[in-house]
Amino acid sequence: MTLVNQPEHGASDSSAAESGNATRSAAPQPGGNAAGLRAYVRAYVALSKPRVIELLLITTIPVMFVAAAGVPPLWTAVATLVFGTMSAASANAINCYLDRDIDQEMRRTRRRPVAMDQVTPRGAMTYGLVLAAGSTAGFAVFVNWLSAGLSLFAILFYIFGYTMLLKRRTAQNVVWGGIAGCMPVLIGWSAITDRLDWAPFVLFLVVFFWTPPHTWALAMRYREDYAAAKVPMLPVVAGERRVLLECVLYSWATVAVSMALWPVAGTTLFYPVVALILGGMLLVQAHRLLIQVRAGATGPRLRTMGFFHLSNAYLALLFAAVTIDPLLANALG
Ligand code: HEM
Ligand SMILES: CC(C)=CCC/C(C)=C/CC/C(C)=C/COP(=O)(O)OP(=O)(O)O
Repeated sequence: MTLVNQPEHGASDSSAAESGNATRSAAPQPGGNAAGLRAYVRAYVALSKPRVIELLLITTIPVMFVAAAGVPPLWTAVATLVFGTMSAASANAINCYLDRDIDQEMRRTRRRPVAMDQVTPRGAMTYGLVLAAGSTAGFAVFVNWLSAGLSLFAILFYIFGYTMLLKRRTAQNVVWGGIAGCMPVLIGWSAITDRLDWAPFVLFLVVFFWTPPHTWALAMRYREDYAAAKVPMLPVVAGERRVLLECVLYSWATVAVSMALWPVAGTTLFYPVVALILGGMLLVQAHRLLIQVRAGATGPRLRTMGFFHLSNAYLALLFAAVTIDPLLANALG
């Protein structure tokens, strides 16, 4: 069974391959020379979309601290991160298999391992299925059945709900497809407590409302690509004013829900103060873009990629505050 095609050029860098800057890799069949093996591994790392997994894990770790009201049990935390990484990598690999046709049509994705023939479709699917089975079994055996079920649901929802059903059919694709990306929060909580409570659902809703502005800011930058690939992202089917107005509304919802964690989880004042500051920065930038577009700015003059990166930083720092708060509470007694 061929998993990797004989390539023509030098080894690719995993982050470059993921970001679309790679050249064809020199990945021979497994068991080839060391350089070829390295390129082979890099191709599969790129297939996993590691930069995306980073922030998915960053939203998983804090809820384990809140659930444990301090430092979570090390073994459970490590097992959750390992199997959570496998779970997200599985979803991303199968997404690359299913999207290999449109990935070839978009500048941003056309040099992804499957789109570039570095990894065969069968290799990507096999990799994804093995990781899906391994992560589900790993959660079940080493953590608990609830986290195993939630992890499997996240994979299945992202593959069937978002990638196969919603992505190519509706401009609401990322609104509802985003549910998959909210699941790491519930997985982290259930890994520690073996149950679900209101606190993780508050953070689930933070990620839910955060996702549309995150993806639409990027989609505004790559609007022509999505149009060429016939993916009806909102910036393809609606004007910039409508998109940025929705980004502002979803950002307000994100900030409002983020404040609910304070009473629901009984945090210290540290968390709401940080959430308010971060939320203010996110809203100022969202409103600034809306004001610019209403003043006639359009296309590259709109710094939507700046908002995209700010949205990632917002989520990472907000969840860092979620992690620190219970440690502060314990330290302050
Ligand atoms: C349906 C939901 C989502 C969609 C459609 C989406 C869309 C995207 C897209 C298209 C990219 C660019 C990928 C690339 O070019 O390699 C991206 C990057 C990224 N996404 Fe999302 N995303 C979603 C949810 C999430 C969630 C829930 C998180 C984390 C909690 C997240 C974190 C990231 C990160 C960290 C990156 C990489 C940013 C970078 O390269 O600097 N995404 N997202
Ligand atoms: C725990 C677990 C299984 C989580 C699954 C959720 C998950 C992998 C979310 C990733 C979100 C994401 C990058 C979506 C982009 O898909 P896309 O196809 O629109 O992006 P693309 O155009 O860059 O391929």
